Amino acid sequence: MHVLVDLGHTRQLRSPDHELLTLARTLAGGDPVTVLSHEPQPEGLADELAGYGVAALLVPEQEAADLSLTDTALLDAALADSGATLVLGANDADTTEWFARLAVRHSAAIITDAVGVAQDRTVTKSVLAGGYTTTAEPTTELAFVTLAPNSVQTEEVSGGQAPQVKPLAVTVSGPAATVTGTEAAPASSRPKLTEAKTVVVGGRGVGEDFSLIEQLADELGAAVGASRAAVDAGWVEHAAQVGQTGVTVSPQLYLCAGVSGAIQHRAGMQTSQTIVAINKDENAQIFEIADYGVVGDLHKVIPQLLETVRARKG
Ligand SMILES: Cc1cc2nc3c(=O)[nH]c(=O)nc-3n(C[C@H](O)[C@H](O)[C@H](O)COP(=O)(O)OP(=O)(O)OC[C@H]3O[C@@H](n4cnc5c(N)ncnc54)[C@H](O)[C@@H]3O)c2cc1C
Repeated sequence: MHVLVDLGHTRQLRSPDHELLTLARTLAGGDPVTVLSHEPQPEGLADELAGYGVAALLVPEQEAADLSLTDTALLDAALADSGATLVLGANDADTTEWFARLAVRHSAAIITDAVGVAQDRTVTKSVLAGGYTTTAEPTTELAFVTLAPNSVQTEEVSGGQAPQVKPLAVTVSGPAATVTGTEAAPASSRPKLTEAKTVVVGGRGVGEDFSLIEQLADELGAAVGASRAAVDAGWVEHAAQVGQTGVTVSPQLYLCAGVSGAIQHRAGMQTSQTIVAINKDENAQIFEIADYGVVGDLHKVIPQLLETVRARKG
């Protein structure tokens, strides 16, 4: 099977990219894997791809001075160039939009938020707020699949050849808009909430001061999340909300404190691999799905946890 991996605007491989490449290599079964970068000069990326069985790294021939070169046009050109039948990408808003547009254009199947893809292109995904796991098989020759973070066990790659970098010439119809200025979003040293391997979440029980949650997250190299009650109270920004009307996370470790475990919250976290809950109410719903539970006041439990983590780290 010929697989095309769309890495979007990645300049340096991140954890979700390694997952996509590991999956692509497995599915390709020795056939060439093609990778598309939307960055014209992704320095060092070709070397990072060595070992993943990537035959070619496609890049735009030049940076567009305006918005005429759309990400969709670029991906369409990469599709034509590679002849891929399966296109894999990250399950983020941008990639999902590009894939959806091209799926319509090519009358192809699209499955988003997958947690696994088998050799016969059967895709596994969790639906209805994590209540069911389903499998779906594309019936079209071409299929687009976005992969949820933390779905694939990445493999260390060593050796192997860096792929050939191939500039893609894309014909565009003229500027749809012109960029008049750009401003980088403020960078955070914490991992991205949806991609983090460890997430520390605080609920209403934490109170206005979220510093304990933040300290614990920083000690564990984790992202900070929150329940809607904490977000609605204005203690945490909305981007941190986990749940039905927030983001869905599926980390290796989900640690929450002062969260009751309402169904709408669980919808966004119940596929986490290991769930640890701290709550002073032993009947809190969160304990129904927790792998480990601590019944106690979080303002006493978290400082002890911090002390232990710091002592272990030396
Ligand atoms: C349409 C809709 C969409 C929604 N979407 C979301 C969503 O996306 N995400 C979401 O989270 N919610 C969502 N909600 C809200 C949801 O129903 C709950 O109200 C919310 O999740 C409760 O947040 P909480 O667990 O922080 O607060 P609470 O339910 O008030 O729970 C607080 C918990 O903290 C414990 N506690 C208190 N003090 C301490 C202490 N000192 N130490 C330890 N434990 C303590 C309490 O025992 C309690 O269990 C949605 C609701 C609706 C109707």
